[in-house]
Amino acid sequence: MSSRPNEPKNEGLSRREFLKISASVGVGLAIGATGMAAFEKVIAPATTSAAESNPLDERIPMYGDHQAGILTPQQTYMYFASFRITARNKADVIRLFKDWTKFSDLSTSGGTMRTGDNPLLPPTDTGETLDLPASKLTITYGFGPSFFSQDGKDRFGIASKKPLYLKDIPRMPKDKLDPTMSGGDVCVQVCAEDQQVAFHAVRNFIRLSTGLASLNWMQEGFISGKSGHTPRNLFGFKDGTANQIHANPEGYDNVVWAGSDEPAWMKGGSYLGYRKVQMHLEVWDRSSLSDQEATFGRHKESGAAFGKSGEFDTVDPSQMPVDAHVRLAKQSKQLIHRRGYSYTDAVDPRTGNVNAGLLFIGYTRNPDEQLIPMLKLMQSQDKLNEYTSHIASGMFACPGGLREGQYMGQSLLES
Ligand SMILES: C=CC1=C(C)c2cc3[nH]c(cc4nc(cc5[nH]c(cc1n2)c(C)c5CCC(=O)O)C(CCC(=O)O)=C4C)c(C)c3C=C
Ligand SMILES: [Fe+2]
Repeated sequence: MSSRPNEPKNEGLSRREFLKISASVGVGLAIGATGMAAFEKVIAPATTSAAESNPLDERIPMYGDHQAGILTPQQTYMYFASFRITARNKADVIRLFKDWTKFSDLSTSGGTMRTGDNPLLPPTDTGETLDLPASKLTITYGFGPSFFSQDGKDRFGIASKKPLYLKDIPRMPKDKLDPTMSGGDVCVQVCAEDQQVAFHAVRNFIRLSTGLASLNWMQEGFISGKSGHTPRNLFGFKDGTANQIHANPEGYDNVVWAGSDEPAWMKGGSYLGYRKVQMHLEVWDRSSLSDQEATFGRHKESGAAFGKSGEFDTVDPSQMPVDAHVRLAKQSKQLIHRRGYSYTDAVDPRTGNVNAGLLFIGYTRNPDEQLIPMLKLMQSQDKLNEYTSHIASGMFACPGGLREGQYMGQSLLES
């Protein structure tokens, strides 16, 4: 199995190429049962000349052994959405996933649906990306435990295909979870270098789901930093450094990709563990630099582990306080492929504090071994708990990648 991330492409895209793409994915659906005109044609976005080459023109291929958006270097913006499937039968679920696939194929290629010729009908595409390039858009999806069975009922005849470790993350002692922002049947992680491109994708997923699924909740996140450098979280620390430990094909097989004992549709897939962690900025900002550094066991400016000088120097946990976040992660002897994003929400009118924090997203091959024991250890001992609260949670199984012509979820729904 190739474990290489889907590489970005940045060739210019002509209108003719778009029409070829639309033919290859069977674009041409007219009016869906929802009454929505869908994928008639596509319109190429404005392209730049080689002299004006722009990283926003880069496309991340949607097809491959693995879904894009897992090993893909993190884009600046993310939307993370959870859907409840309201369709009653498998045929309708398949229809939804086929529509989502066609849309994903077009939008990750930098195209849009035709806006529509009939002024008496709503335009087919919402239009806000008409002049925008692909912007490294990736759309990664996963299935929650309730997609397979709910209240003991095998909803779509796929309960026996549930992956080995898929279940809600068990409740942790310090959890303050909001059920309206947790879990769901299907999750979609949309990332792009342009926020409007990312939002356009989520918005059209919502639109295409009319009558078949409804949006449970949605979160938006961002990261910032020079390309190729580890971004800093809202506590000002480099966050994501340790991903480098497993950044090779063997590491990805050991840490990220599901094992061969899983149902066939999980080949090349992974488990996505999600935690919305509020970071109490006002408490943190009053703590000393040495307390802040002791919380992680790393230095703030350089990102180096205690006792070391470079960000990527090998960690020596014995140099860190026993309750340091990184020491506890090391104590669990597990690795997780993290792809977190910062978030900022509304101001709490009672305190005047901003609700801000981290949308923790961690990919693992076996959350029972990797994520859950680490979470338990951290919840009981982590100094970081003085400054954070876990307020939402979710676990989803992300299938392997698609071949051209396949639709999202096909290997599960037709196996
Ligand atoms: C159980 C999983 C984890 C949660 C939840 C989590 C929350 C969380 N983390 C930070 C900031 C940092 N985390 C760092 C390292 C790190 N964190 C986890 C796991 C969870 N973090 C792991 C597995 C690791 C790597 C440990 C290692 O092997 O070295 C770091 C250090 C730099 C880095 O490697 O990224 C920071 C900083 C916050 C702020 C947070 C919740 C708000
Ligand atoms: Fe962490």
